[in-house]
Amino acid sequence: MLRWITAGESHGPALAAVLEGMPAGVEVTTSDLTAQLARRRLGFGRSPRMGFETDHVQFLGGVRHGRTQGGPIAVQIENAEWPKWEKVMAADPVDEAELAGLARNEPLTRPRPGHADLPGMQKYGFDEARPVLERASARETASRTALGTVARNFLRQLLGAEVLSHVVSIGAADAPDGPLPQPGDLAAIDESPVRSFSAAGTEAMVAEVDAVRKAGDTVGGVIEVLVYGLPPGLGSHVHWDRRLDARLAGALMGVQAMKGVEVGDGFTTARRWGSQAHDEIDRGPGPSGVTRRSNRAGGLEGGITNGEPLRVRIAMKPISTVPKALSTVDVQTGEPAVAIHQRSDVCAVPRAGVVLESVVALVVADAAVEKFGGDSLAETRRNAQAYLSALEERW
Ligand SMILES: Cc1cc2nc3c(=O)[nH]c(=O)nc-3n(C[C@H](O)[C@H](O)[C@H](O)COP(=O)(O)O)c2cc1C
Ligand SMILES: C=C(O[C@@H]1CC(C(=O)O)=C[C@@H](OP(=O)(O)O)[C@H]1O)C(=O)O
Repeated sequence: MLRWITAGESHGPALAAVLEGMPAGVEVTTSDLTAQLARRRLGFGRSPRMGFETDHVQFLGGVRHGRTQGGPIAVQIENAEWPKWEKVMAADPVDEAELAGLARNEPLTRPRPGHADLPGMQKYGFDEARPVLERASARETASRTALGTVARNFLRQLLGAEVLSHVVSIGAADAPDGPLPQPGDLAAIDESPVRSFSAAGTEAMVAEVDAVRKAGDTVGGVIEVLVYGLPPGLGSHVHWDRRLDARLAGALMGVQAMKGVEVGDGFTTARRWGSQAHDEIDRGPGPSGVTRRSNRAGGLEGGITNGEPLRVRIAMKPISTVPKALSTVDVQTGEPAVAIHQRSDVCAVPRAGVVLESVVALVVADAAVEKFGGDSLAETRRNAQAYLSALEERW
């Protein structure tokens, strides 16, 4: 079983994250993590922080000379702005006089509709939103991106599997329907300012973000994550919490601002008749000697991978720090007020795709460890190969 846990505040000294259960022998380097973290900073509509944040990352344990050791993998990602926040975010008590007059320490009493500010204050008994937003912030997704890189390398080295994503819509701007991107297309997707695989989609989405920015507003969108190269048999139909579709949906909804997850054709399938909804089976190439005439199911049947590409779509809501003032109540005075505004993304859909890839990599890697077992990559690979050979022989 793989487990992952993250800690740290958006403006604290650093983020910390631990991945437990990864077999030994997986090749991974600091520069692999750095590269994924750099992808997460890109994208039209990103926040000013992404322009200067360096995401300086370091392994604190679990990796030696470029290979996992079988123990928990711990990473730390520094906050480039820590000196500016040192007093406001100090772990130990700070003299009140030192805090007085610091603009960054102004109490945030005008909660933003859509952010965690108000329910977080109510639940934890805070008078202002700082302690809530520090942890609710999607800064945390840098941690999951770093850990997801280890999972991504594991899947590639075990199965030759590749995880990628592309943006299919931002606000009302859709990429026109077209062929699915393949693993080799990821570099081209990353070059699009909105991480769209389609030139027409890129143009429309850039225009949408521009219009939104000029209007002092924010916007969300839809991202599709794909995994190529998975064998049939990851996940299970036998119990609700072993279904891979359920595990993916839970983990993806666990990413800040994600409000819907669709497996395969999802909601469109609900409008189709059965004969048009399912993927007919044929003899043909494939790990078990069968193939599908379509992939509307998104590579999952009964919560189990079926050998077709895994395909999930995720809906991200608009950023809740809206420059155009939204109405709220000042919790200090009880009076109507406008919500706090601070530097923020206008549209984080393109860079969220990198986070979602990482989360999918973690969940699928967990299912692969569960299916094949093994304490070292070599052992896990032997087990996977034996399973695949048995599938071939049977069919
Ligand atoms: C990559 C990414 C970047 C984000 N950037 C911002 C941001 O700059 N400002 C903001 O208010 N919310 C941003 N969010 C969304 C908030 O973190 C999120 O809405 C908040 O934690 C409340 O959680 P909920 O939307 O899931 O209810 C971002 C989310 C992601 C995934
Ligand atoms: C810091 C990141 O994203 C942040 C997510 C975020 C939020 O409210 O979720 C608010 C902003 O934080 P800050 O106020 O520090 O600029 C974004 O920049 C990041 O992705 O690394």
